Amino acid sequence: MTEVDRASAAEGVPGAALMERAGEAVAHAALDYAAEKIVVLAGPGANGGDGFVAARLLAEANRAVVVAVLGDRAALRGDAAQAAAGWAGPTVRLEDADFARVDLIIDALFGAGLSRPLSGAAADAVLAAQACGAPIIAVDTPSGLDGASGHPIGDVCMRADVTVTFVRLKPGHILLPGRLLCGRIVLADIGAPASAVASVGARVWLNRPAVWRDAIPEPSIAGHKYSRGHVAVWSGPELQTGASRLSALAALRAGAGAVTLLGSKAALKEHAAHLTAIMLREAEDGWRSFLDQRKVAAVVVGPGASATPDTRRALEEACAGDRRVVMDADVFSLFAGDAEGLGRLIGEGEAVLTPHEGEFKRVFGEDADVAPSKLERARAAAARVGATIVLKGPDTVVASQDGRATIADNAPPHLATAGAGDVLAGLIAGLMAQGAPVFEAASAAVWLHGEAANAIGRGLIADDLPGALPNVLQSLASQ
Ligand SMILES: NC(=O)C1=CN([C@@H]2O[C@H](COP(=O)(O)OP(=O)(O)OC[C@H]3O[C@@H](n4cnc5c(N)ncnc54)[C@H](O)[C@@H]3O)[C@@H](O)[C@H]2O)[C@@H](O)CC1
Ligand SMILES: Nc1ncnc2c1ncn2[C@@H]1O[C@H](COP(=O)(O)OP(=O)(O)O)[C@@H](O)[C@H]1O
Ligand SMILES: [K+]
Repeated sequence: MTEVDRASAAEGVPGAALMERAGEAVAHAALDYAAEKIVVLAGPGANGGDGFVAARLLAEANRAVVVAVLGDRAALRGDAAQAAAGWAGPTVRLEDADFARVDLIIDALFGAGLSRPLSGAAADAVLAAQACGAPIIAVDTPSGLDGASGHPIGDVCMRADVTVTFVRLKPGHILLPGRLLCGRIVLADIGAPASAVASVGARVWLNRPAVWRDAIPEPSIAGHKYSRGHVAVWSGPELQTGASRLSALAALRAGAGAVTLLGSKAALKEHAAHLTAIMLREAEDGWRSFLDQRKVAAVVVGPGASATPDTRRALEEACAGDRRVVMDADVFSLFAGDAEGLGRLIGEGEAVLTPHEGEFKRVFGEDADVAPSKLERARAAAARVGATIVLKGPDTVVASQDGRATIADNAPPHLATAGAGDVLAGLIAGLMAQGAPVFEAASAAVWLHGEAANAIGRGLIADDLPGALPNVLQSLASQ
């Protein structure tokens, strides 16, 4: 955002103009509340400046506004000093802020410039604001939240009802727990020129169809089933076949022209009792020749597979040809603590890894847990193994080894159900087999998976997900 600020100024939109519009957006959100008495908490930087602008506009709209300032008002610099100069109403020290009978609080303490944990008067004010029960509108980010990681920077952090942010969402608005601390998010256009925004070359996007839809191929009228892509799924052993079956069904629903499950005869008999459109093939002497001869474009290995030598061999065979490979579940047990080994196996091939947090730690180590954010952990892991990483959860991150990433916010909590991850692995393979580039295929699959869960609603079980895809795909096509 600092770069956007600079580029905007170079294009003739000065910081003061951006700040005026930012304050306007905050005041606009505040006017949604029937609030008479409003306290604006103003910090020492531009976030506080936005607060002073909002205070002026709200006073002009006949609200009773008090600005409570952290530190010395005379110490404000630049645009913030100018904004403060435009405020002629009541001002108190932050320590003296009175939260009794206040109807609304505007948190303009810290935004993008937060550099250390809240302490002293700032921390006390956040706790008192929180305790008084009035609704809270945060300017840019709830104070105390790191907008890059989505984690509070210390022990004290505001929890807002509404967060008004500017120009673009920041990762911390979408990643947890940040999303929960922001409340409803309002993204305001404050007049930064599109070229100024584009000039910073952001490589992280909220996961929406606009990011990937042009990369997902439409079936050709002149095509046939094999030109739509053939997916192979490595079956789990007897009495562990459900997970791979879910992957196979999802791959077919995603639009792969053909899907084959490969496994032992006993396992295939179980599949045969459930499946019709999906082909079954006994993997007697490995499956390399089948993959080569039948031009399999994408392979899923891991769901229900067990961490056995057979699964390792299947994975090696999958990686040996010019195929795209989705690795899930038990692959991460096979490579526990051995990210380098996994990276060597992937080599120059195209692979997608779909770990949840536990599996991620298993492969990439415990220290991958905290530092520095889910987004950066996924990006670092992607670069380390040379693959696309889908780090799952309520804020699934898809990270490519080239640094691009998407963050999803559309999955409902009831998607956290056994087998949902197996469906996702198959969806990714189904899209990749049709020729979608790996990063876009993985991002699209994550979004479609979330939308399918939304379409089903409560009571969802993983078996329902493949069947919900046609409606989701159809409405995407007609958007
Ligand atoms: N394009 C832009 O960049 C725009 C930015 N705007 C606002 O500018 C904000 C960023 O402004 P700044 O960079 O001035 O940063 P902030 O206003 O977030 O805070 C910076 C100041 O706080 C101090 N500080 C940091 N952590 C502290 C702590 N824990 N305790 C006490 N002091 C602490 C810093 O030393 C610095 O003086 C954004 O969040 C947004 O609200 C808007 O005015 C609109 C345009
Ligand atoms: N709280 C949550 N809200 C939304 N989606 C979630 C949540 N927790 C997990 N998920 C999603 O549910 C799926 C679970 O996958 P996974 O953990 O691999 O389970 P399984 O191995 O049983 O299939 C993933 O797509 C994940 O992103
Ligand atoms: K703030």
